[in-house]
Order: sequence, then structure tokens, then C-alpha cells
Amino acid sequence: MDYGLSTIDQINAMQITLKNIGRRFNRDWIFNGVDYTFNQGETYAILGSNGSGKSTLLAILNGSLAPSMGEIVYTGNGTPIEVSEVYNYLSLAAPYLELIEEFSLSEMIDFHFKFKNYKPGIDKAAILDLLNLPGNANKLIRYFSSGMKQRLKLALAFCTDTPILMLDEPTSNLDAQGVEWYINLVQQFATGRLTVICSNQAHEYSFCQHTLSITDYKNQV
Ligand SMILES: Nc1ncnc2c1ncn2[C@@H]1O[C@H](COP(=O)(O)OP(=O)(O)OP(=O)(O)O)[C@@H](O)[C@H]1O
Repeated sequence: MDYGLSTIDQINAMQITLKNIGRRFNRDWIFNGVDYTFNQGETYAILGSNGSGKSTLLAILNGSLAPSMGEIVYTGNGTPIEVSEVYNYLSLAAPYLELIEEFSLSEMIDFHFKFKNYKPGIDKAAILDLLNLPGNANKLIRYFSSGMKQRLKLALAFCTDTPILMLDEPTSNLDAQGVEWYINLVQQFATGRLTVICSNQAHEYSFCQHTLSITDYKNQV
């Protein structure tokens, strides 16, 4: 099925189903036996201590890493979506996703939205407003503080019109004011999406309707 970006905007029933999913690196199983369904309109927290496998599960969910066992099924309004196409349907903010340091803020925003659409009512000026960086549109990303880079990653993910929103450690590098700013973005821009948050900090995920603990899937194979 060939979806154009305009069709992606119209998806309101995205579903991701994990069937007996497991992943190992070499001979070490990180998790296995994950049976779970994620539905659009719901918020999910993937929980676990450092190194437990949260980012690994998120990578499987977003199609960038293949599972070692099991099957993952994506549907949009009931129509199957190939794993190779899933990136079109999602926005991801994560510590390991780099911004392009040589771009200015303005160029970075333009570049991002060459590939995905703005959410309705949002444009570049609105994102600059959201970031509260007046006069910094031409500043190079490389001169941004780590907290400002994190805010930019979050703003780009939240303001992109995709049915799936994935956030890995969303408040890393944010101060208390930044955490409040993040919670505001969740309220404004996560509604109606399939939102998945990897975290081990309650303030990042306490609003989530569902939690999935990696430790529940540390079985022997
Ligand atoms: N490509 C890889 N090759 C080998 N081992 C890996 C690879 N990627 C991850 N791992 C291992 O898998 C385990 C889970 O890592 P993962 O990054 O998913 O954990 P996490 O729960 O997201 O951790 P954190 O909270 O520290 O971000 C770790 O032991 C890690 O070393």
C-alpha cells in the first residue's frame, strides 16, 4: 500500500501488535515473550532500570531493529503497513538521535519538515515561539546548550503530524522549568496519538495510561 503524507495525516487508528517478541545480543537475551498491543489514542510507558532493554524494545517498535524472535504487525485504520514504511508514521526524540550541528536552528526546522508535515496550526514561527528563542533562528545548533538541543528534539517530534510519537528519556538534560515545558507539550500535542515513552523517572511518564515493565519479560529461553 502506497501512502502519501496526506493519507498519513488521516490515520486515526494506528495499531502495533507484538507477538512473542524477543531480542538477544550474541547469546544474551535482553527480553523475550513480549505479547502486547499498542493503540492510537493511548499513552504507554516502557519502564526499566538502566540497561534493561527499554531503548532496544523502542527500536523494535519503530522498525529500526529486527526482533530475534516473534512477529510485529503494524496497521493504520485496519490496513497493514510494511515495517520498512513505518518511519513515515512516527516521530521520535531520543538521546542517540543527533541534530545536524552545522545547521542553524531555522535550517534544522526547515530540513526536518521537508520529510514530514507540521501539525495543523503549527509552522516554523510557532516552533520558534514554543522554544522561546527569540533572535536565535540563525544560531548554529552546535552552539546550543544540551538542554536547548533536547527542547528542540522534543519540539520537532511533538509538532510533527504523525500518528505515532516515541520519546526515549524525554527530560534528559532538562531543568525543572524544562520538565514543566515538556508536560505542557504532552498535553498539547500527544492527544489522539499512539504515544510511547521509555523512562525510569516518574515525572516523565506519570500521565501514561499503560505501563510495560521490561523486567516482566526477562525469562529464560
Ligand atoms: N548493538 C548492541 N550490541 C550488543 N549489546 C547491546 C546492543 N545494544 C544494546 N545492547 C545491550 O542491551 C542491553 C539493553 O540496552 P538498552 O539500551 O536497550 O537499555 P535501556 O533500558 O534503554 O538503558 P538506559 O536506561 O541506560 O538507556 C544493555 O545491556 C546493552 O548493553
